Amino acid sequence: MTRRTEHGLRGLYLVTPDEADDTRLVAQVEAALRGGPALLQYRNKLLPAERRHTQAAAVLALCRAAGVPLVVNDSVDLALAIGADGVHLGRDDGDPAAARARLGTGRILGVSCYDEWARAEAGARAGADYVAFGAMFASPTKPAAVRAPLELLGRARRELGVAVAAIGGITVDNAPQLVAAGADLLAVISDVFAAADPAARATAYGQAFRAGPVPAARPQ
Ligand SMILES: Cc1ncc(COP(=O)(O)OP(=O)(O)O)c(N)n1
Ligand SMILES: Cc1nc(C(=O)O)sc1CCOP(=O)(O)O
Ligand SMILES: [Mg+2]
Repeated sequence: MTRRTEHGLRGLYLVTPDEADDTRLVAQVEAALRGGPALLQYRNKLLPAERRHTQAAAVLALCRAAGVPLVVNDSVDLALAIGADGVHLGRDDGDPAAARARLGTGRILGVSCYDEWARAEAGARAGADYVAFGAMFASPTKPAAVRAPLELLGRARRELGVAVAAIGGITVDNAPQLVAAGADLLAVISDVFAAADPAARATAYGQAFRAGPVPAARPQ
């Protein structure tokens, strides 16, 4: 299997909260970007498409200024319309292979796998750059999310030629065990965006990656 490593997908993966106020969203993202994430996802499950377009374009400008790639949740159309760097798709968000065909090879494609190994294999085959497992812990954002076993992270790292993301209830305190188990990306909403100082909180995740094991050789 060809390994897709060109995006350097390792580190904190910030995911935006459901914020309806554009000014507040910009301030929150601007602050969190100062913490040096590897990647940022624009996600809003409440606003209509037109408002999401406006917010995503504003977040893209911030990401460009910070040199951080932007992934758009759920919608290839929106990602392409604003010129984002990629898209994240879950089970209700369309076919990953069709998304890859539309995105071309240069953009990032991420796929939700929940606690399902078969989804990760299929996602990697369809051309995903990363597969995401979760929820790893109880999530304040998605309290009803299925819980994924830690072991999936290591198995994906050993057997798939793509980056491995973990999501759901991640905090600075539990981050090191996820990195040790095999996560390349830690996708976080609440722990950073609900923090009193989002920049400091985001910065603190760097330690989990510095302390983690040197990435093992993976299949090419
Ligand atoms: C990195 C990452 N992993 C998982 C998800 C969840 O995607 P999905 O299951 O489609 O749920 P929604 O986010 O659309 O509510 C994600 N967004 N990002
Ligand atoms: C968007 C999302 N997807 C999940 C999954 O398990 O697939 S958990 C989740 C929410 C993550 O937010 P928080 O960092 O606040 O727990
Ligand atoms: Mg989705």
